[in-house]
Amino acid sequence: MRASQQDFENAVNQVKLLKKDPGNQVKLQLYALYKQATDGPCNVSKPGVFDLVNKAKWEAWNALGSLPKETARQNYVDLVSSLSPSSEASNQGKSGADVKVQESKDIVVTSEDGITKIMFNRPPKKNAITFQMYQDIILALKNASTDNSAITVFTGAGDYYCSGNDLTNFTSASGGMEKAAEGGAVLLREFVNSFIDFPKPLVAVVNGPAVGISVTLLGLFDAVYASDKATFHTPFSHLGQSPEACSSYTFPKIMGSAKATEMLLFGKKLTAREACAQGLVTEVFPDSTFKKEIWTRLKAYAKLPPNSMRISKQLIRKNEKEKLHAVNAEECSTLKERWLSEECINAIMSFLSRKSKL
Ligand SMILES: CCCCCCCCCCC/C=C/C(=O)SCCNC(=O)CCNC(=O)[C@H](O)C(C)(C)COP(=O)(O)OP(=O)(O)OC[C@H]1O[C@@H](n2cnc3c(N)ncnc32)[C@H](O)[C@@H]1OP(=O)(O)O
Repeated sequence: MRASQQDFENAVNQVKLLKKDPGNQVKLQLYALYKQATDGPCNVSKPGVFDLVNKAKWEAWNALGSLPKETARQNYVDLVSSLSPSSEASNQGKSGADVKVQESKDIVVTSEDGITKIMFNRPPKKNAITFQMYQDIILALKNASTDNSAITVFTGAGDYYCSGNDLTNFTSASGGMEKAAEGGAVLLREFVNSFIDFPKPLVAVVNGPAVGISVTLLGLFDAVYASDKATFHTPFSHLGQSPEACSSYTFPKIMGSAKATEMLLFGKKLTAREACAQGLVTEVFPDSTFKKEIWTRLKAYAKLPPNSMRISKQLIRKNEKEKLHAVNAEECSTLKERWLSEECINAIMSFLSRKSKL
């Protein structure tokens, strides 16, 4: 039986009464179907790259193409009925079996054995982080914070952990440089906030070289395990930039200001063993046994009582949260200025024209 206009209106009201947040993907789908059912195919222009929320909504609506209004109405009603209290209850009981929990090309999210794994998956570009990947990671962390896993793990596919910010982000942003820098700072702040506020144990499995923001973020992780093939490099001065991800605060705290200066100002690259000696890395493993040893260990950790781990992490983080947010805000506003500087623009152009490499 086709859904009537009354069924549709009832479903719209039912959504407002849902007890449990259905998650961003479902909310986007509901938005898209609602717009398609009421206004027809997407007829507005695409929001700018930095207008994250409206861009995601536009993309969801636009993806429905020329789906007829009646079909959209029916699909909306079906989707809402699948979110009714009875199905909400049955979803809560789901175990964390091996499932892919987020569809996205360059960030793969899976959940297994109480561990949510977020993997940089762009080996041909050494896992450099694009605008889309920043957004996918924000979403992945939001989902992982409420899923039924005990710990969340970041790792990289291929030979690199991650080569940091994709330097073509500087040329792909739409609008003028100032607008792009403003948007970049907003995105970066939200991205780093999602690490500062992440409530469960956050672990990095550093399988290979790490560069830039993938290194600075480690100061916000609870444990960092590295292969002896990993290196840690923050070439900010070479790029005419400045530190981010709270590293201007966490690095001096972790390793003392003299060692932090060598990394953050002079761009000294550390081996895994050096990074371990300086407290940035928890433990180093021979590459030949790294994966086997680390996943066995993490599976055992994931069996520990999750609430206890969460509460302990929050006790450790609580006293610093405000400070970390303030540092993040200041670093982003400094970077916004740096991105417009001649030093930075020259360095990026030099990399992109293949005149320089780290
Ligand atoms: C105004 C706009 C604002 C933008 C806002 C952005 C939002 C937040 C920004 C947060 C701040 C973050 C800062 C950082 O992360 S700084 C660190 C940036 N990373 C780098 O500088 C690394 C650059 N890459 C290299 O030096 C080398 O590629 C590397 C040493 C990593 C590997 O060298 P190798 O010789 O082994 O391999 P290739 O160079 O041949 O690399 C293979 C291909 O991958 C591409 N690649 C690698 N890294 C990057 C990168 N970071 N960005 C873009 N592309 C990258 C490389 O170009 C090769 O591509 P091709 O095969 O097509 O040539």
